[in-house]
Amino acid sequence: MDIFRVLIRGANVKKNNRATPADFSMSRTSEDDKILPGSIKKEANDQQLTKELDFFRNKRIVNNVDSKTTDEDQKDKSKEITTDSDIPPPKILSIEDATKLRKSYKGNVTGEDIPLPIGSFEDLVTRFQFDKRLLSNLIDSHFTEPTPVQCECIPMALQERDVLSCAPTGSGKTLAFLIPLLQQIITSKSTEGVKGLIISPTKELANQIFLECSKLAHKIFLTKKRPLRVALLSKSLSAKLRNKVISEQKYDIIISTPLRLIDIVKQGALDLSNVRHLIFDEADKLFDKTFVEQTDTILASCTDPRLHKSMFSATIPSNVEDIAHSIMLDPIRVIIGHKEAANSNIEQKLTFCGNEEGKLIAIRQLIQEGEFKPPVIIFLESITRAKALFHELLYDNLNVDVIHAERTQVQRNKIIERFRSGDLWCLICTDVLARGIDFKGVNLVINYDVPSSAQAYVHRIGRTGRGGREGKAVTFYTKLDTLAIKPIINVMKQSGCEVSEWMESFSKMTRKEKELLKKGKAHEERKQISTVPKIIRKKRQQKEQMIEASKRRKRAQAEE
Ligand SMILES: Nc1ncnc2c1ncn2[C@@H]1O[C@H](COP(=O)(O)OP(=O)(O)OP(=O)(O)O)[C@@H](O)[C@H]1O
Repeated sequence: MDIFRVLIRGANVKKNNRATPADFSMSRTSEDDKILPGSIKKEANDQQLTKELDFFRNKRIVNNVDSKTTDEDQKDKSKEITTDSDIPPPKILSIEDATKLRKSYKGNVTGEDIPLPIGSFEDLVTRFQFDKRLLSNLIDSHFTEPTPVQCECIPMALQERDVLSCAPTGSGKTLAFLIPLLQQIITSKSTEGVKGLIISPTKELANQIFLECSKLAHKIFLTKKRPLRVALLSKSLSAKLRNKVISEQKYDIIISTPLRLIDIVKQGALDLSNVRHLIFDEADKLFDKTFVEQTDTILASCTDPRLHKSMFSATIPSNVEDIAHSIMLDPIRVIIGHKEAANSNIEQKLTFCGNEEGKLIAIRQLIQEGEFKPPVIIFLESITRAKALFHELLYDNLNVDVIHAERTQVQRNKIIERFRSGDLWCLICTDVLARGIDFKGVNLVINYDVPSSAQAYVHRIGRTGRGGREGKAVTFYTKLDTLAIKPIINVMKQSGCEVSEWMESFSKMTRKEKELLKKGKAHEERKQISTVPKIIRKKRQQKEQMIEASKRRKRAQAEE
């Protein structure tokens, strides 16, 4: 057992008491836990949750014991907005009000002619003649109060301003761009053609945005017979557009990954010349070297001179800011909290594992000590390693599955569904799920392999601690990772974690080290994942191949 402790001995960091960017969320220090007994703890916690600190303003929903009352409240609120006289006056009326609000959530907003933020969703009705059906849909979905990024970005987009926005993971950026987009489509004079385009780097995220957007657009009609239509550019929709089975004129908003969109545009099956609102979610990813050419092509295809652009992410490095300024017109820059910091609802921990074997032992240790509380997500750096860990944990009888680029879309969707429903407890994945995906109750994120950059780290661990909840993130590292963990320690510092003296001095990087990291040369190749001797691994492999072959034979027989 001692060897376990030596191998997983780590730098357990606690949040300090300093006010941190996202401390407006429902955070609680572990010191409170140690001193206070259960009921007092909750009470103290509730009191601590002042309105300013309640990031999602959801205290009354989450803490309301009688959920029936909450539902009735929602219905009442929805009923309330049937007449104009029911709408209260705007909460934010002056620059002074705005400054006070911004201070409460550490918002830094720069640019020319910045609109006042909203203080509530009802403010939108008085200030922007906001559509009441849309407001009802929001309230029906239990979105009663805007989050900081929504307070700032919704009025900006409604005033047709280009926006560059950086706010913590899980802080509601999706609604910050969906709400104004839907309102603009409703009020736009043209009823034909794609007017809104949302680009996401992954299919899973595009699908999630589509579902959220469809929920908000529910039962909204642009004319008596014409509903507001939203589409996810899937493989089958692309085929239908190509074969003219469906007219492209049918849709108001399209959500897509870059390649699929470019493909269909190049074939002349989708015209983007009517697009007035172009949104890049996970903008820094879409403007990095893997996507930038595709993103450029999309920009060139949206030819309306009145095109209005928005970029959103939890991390916006300075090179992306430069690009943003070069393609946007008088953009407003909105930073909530500290740029590049992780969500402060997440307790972050580094665990030294010595070597590869030590990482497997560390996982088993987390299980033994009851720290491995499902739902858990484990990130690895490659498909091969994700598969290998999957097999290891499967043999440990863990309720686990794996998602990576080699799995089919149907398999990926099914696994995500099972994970969301609680049927699956532990999800192993590569960075394909690191960004944007909103699994509400994830308790623990494990970085089995140190992420390749500070940004990747922020997004990976951001799969927990979402929507005002708390979460934990553990990052395993070995002797190989001494360089790769330096940016991670810096993120921990930025996020308000207490960092020990050795970590502080260790995290300083020379210019050469920075260059190595930039080139993706943070460490040598890792050893294979397995504690099992080679001969047994081979036998397992043979057994798996035999089972696969038998399944294939049965399928073939069934088809005959
Ligand atoms: N105003 C609101 N009130 C309550 N919940 C909200 C509100 N806005 C968003 N949420 C919820 O918060 C969660 C996180 O939102 P979202 O996925 O938009 O985060 P994000 O900022 O885009 O995160 P990421 O950077 O990881 O993509 C979602 O479950 C969403 O439904």
